[in-house]
Amino acid sequence: MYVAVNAAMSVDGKLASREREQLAISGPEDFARVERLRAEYDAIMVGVGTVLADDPSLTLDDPAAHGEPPADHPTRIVADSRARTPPDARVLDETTETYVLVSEAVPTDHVDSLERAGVSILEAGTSQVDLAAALDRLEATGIDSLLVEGGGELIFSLVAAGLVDELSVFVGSMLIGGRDAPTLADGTGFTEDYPSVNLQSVSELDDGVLLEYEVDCENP
Ligand SMILES: NC(=O)C1=CN([C@@H]2O[C@H](COP(=O)(O)OP(=O)(O)OC[C@H]3O[C@@H](n4cnc5c(N)ncnc54)[C@H](OP(=O)(O)O)[C@@H]3O)[C@@H](O)[C@H]2O)C=CC1
Ligand SMILES: Nc1nc(O)c(N)c(N[C@@H]2O[C@H](COP(=O)(O)O)[C@@H](O)[C@H]2O)n1
Repeated sequence: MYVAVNAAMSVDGKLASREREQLAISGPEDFARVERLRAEYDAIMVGVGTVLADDPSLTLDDPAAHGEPPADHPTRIVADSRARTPPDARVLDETTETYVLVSEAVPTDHVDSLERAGVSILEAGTSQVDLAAALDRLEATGIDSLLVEGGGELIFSLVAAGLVDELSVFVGSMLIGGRDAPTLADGTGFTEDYPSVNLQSVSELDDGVLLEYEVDCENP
C-alpha cells in the first residue's frame, strides 16, 4: 500500500497546543490543498488521539468540486487499540465507510457499541494495533493508497515500522511551544538509524512553507 503523511506544524514543530487543542496552522490555500489531496487517496487515517482531541470528519467538503463524476469520499480509518472512539464521533457518521483498527486488548463492549454504530472492526496486534498487519489486511479489501493526517504518535509508529512513502508538512508562521505539545513525530523517538527523508520540493503557501519529502521506507 502507498502511504503518504500530511500534517501542519508550527515553526517549532508542534501540531497543536500543549492542551491538545486543535489549531488552524494552515491557511485557506493549504486547507484547499489538503481537500484536493484527500480526493486522491482511497483512505484517510488518524490515531484515536486525534479523534478524541479534534472530532474530525475526514470527508471531502465538496465532492463535486473534484470533477465529474464527483469524487468519492475516502474511506476513514482510526488506529484505536481499545476502541475508545466515541460512538457519536463525526468520523463514524454515515457519509462513508469507517474502519476502526483495534488490538486483542479491546474490551468487547466497546466493539459492540462501535459495531452498532455501523463501523467495520479490524483486529491486528496484541496490546497495540500492529500497523503493518492492519495495512496488509486493508489492502486486501481494495485500499491501495492511504493518506495519514496525524497525530504525532501514529506518524512516529508508521515511520518506525517503515511504512511511509512520502511526507508533506505545511510549516505555518507561528510558534506554539510547550514541551508536552504534540509534535510531528512523537512516540518513543529514534536514538539510532534515523529515517532519512529526501526533500522533493519547497513552496510558499499562505503565510508559510510547504515541504514535500520522499521517505526512505526501506530504512526505518
Ligand atoms: N496540525 C495537524 O496537522 C494535526 C494535528 N493533530 C493534533 O495532534 C494531537 C493528537 O495527536 P496524538 O496525541 O499524537 O494522537 P494520535 O492521533 O497519533 O493517536 C495516538 C493514539 O493512536 C492509538 N494507536 C493505535 N495503534 C497505534 C500504534 N501502532 N502506534 C501509535 N498509536 C497507536 C494509541 O491509542 P491506543 O493505545 O488507545 O490505541 C495512541 O495513543 C491533537 O492535539 C490534534 O489536534 C492531529 C492531526 C493533524
Ligand atoms: N492540514 C491541517 N492543517 C491544520 O492547521 C490542522 N489543524 C489540521 N488538522 C487535521 O485536520 C483534521 C480535521 O479534519 P476535518 O476538517 O474535520 O475533516 C484534524 O483532525 C487533523 O487531522 N490539518
